[in-house]
Amino acid sequence: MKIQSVRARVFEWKGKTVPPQANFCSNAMDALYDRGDSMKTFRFHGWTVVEIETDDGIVGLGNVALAPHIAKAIIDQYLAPLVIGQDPWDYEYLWQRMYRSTLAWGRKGVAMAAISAVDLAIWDILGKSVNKPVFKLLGGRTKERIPCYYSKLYRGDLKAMQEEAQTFLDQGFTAFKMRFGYGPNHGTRGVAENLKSVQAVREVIGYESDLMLECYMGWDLDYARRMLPKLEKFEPRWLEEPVIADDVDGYAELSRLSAIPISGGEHEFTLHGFRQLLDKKAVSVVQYDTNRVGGITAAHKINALCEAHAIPVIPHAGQMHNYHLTMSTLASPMSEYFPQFDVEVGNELFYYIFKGEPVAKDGFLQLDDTVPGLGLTLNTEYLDQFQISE
Ligand SMILES: O=C(O)[C@H](O)[C@H](O)[C@@H](O)CO
Ligand SMILES: [Mg+2]
Repeated sequence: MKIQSVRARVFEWKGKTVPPQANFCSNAMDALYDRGDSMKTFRFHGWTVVEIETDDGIVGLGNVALAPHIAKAIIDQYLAPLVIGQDPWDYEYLWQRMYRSTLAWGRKGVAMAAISAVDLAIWDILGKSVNKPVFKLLGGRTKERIPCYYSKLYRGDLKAMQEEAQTFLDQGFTAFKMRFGYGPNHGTRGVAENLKSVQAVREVIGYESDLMLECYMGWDLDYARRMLPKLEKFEPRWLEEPVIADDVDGYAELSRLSAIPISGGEHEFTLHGFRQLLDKKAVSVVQYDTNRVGGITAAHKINALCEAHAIPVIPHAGQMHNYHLTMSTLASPMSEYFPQFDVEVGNELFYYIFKGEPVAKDGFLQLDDTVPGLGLTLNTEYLDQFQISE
């Protein structure tokens, strides 16, 4: 079997979107005085879809959400020529070819995201060629069902957050991730607002449910040092991305400082990036995203590294490419899960582009042992609401 063609298209959502709200989610842009709509650069309303076809007609689907037009250019100009004519079963060699040939400017960020998309499509082909789901090629079914946590609860009106939490508590979720809206630039009022929102959600879900707290790189080491003691009474399962991804030493200090587990990884890339995080004991939960980190070839290695370090892997964002990694290792106890909503931040956009995503039931997800590959097809229902560029 040989790779015959690589097609990368950018799907840009032109349909209805939830309008931006102030203090929706603390983020790295909050540090700037002219931040404006600070979440703007963190809304993923475009997605690159990669279709790789083999000489015997198998088509593999990959995807990347970071900088979709740039990712497409990298795939078209640099990666496609490296894999066309090659055997997809040589996936490790092909990964090294893509990684090493772009090392001068790649290694992290959109280059690795582009490599991830090609790698996902390759693994989709592998599964389809032997009529097995990808998780069966990685270690098989390690769970009867995948526990998942409800992820949304962006900062807004507290009553609305409580109603949202109640709705999904009633649907059987026993773990919830919420977002802070405030950080170092919002002063003592922001601290009070942050604590009020955690209190409000805890009042609804109680203490028999897990609560995860998302900072999305919107705090800094000093602010996190001050917030951690105030958060301990809420018994969070983890505090996520309190500092920017490059502040690995900051992560490590916070991990030493507090009993609250510190999580991160959705903005880290390759096995090498995670080796550094784990060697420095920077995080207690690893959250790579398989469509960023280097694809399934890289994520599978990171799962093994995390198993060796006894650090749980709970990949970012849910989505099928991550569910296969969670299903295939005991090192990954659960998945993140965004239900399908109107398009807001963009994690939900995945449902509008692809079909095949499992819907959570009673806080669990299920994968089908009989569906080959990643289990995704293109969703044709919303095509008229996308501008698609070849
Ligand atoms: O952990 C997450 O789900 C991500 O950080 C979100 O995608 C981002 O939108 C911030 O909530
Ligand atoms: Mg996050």
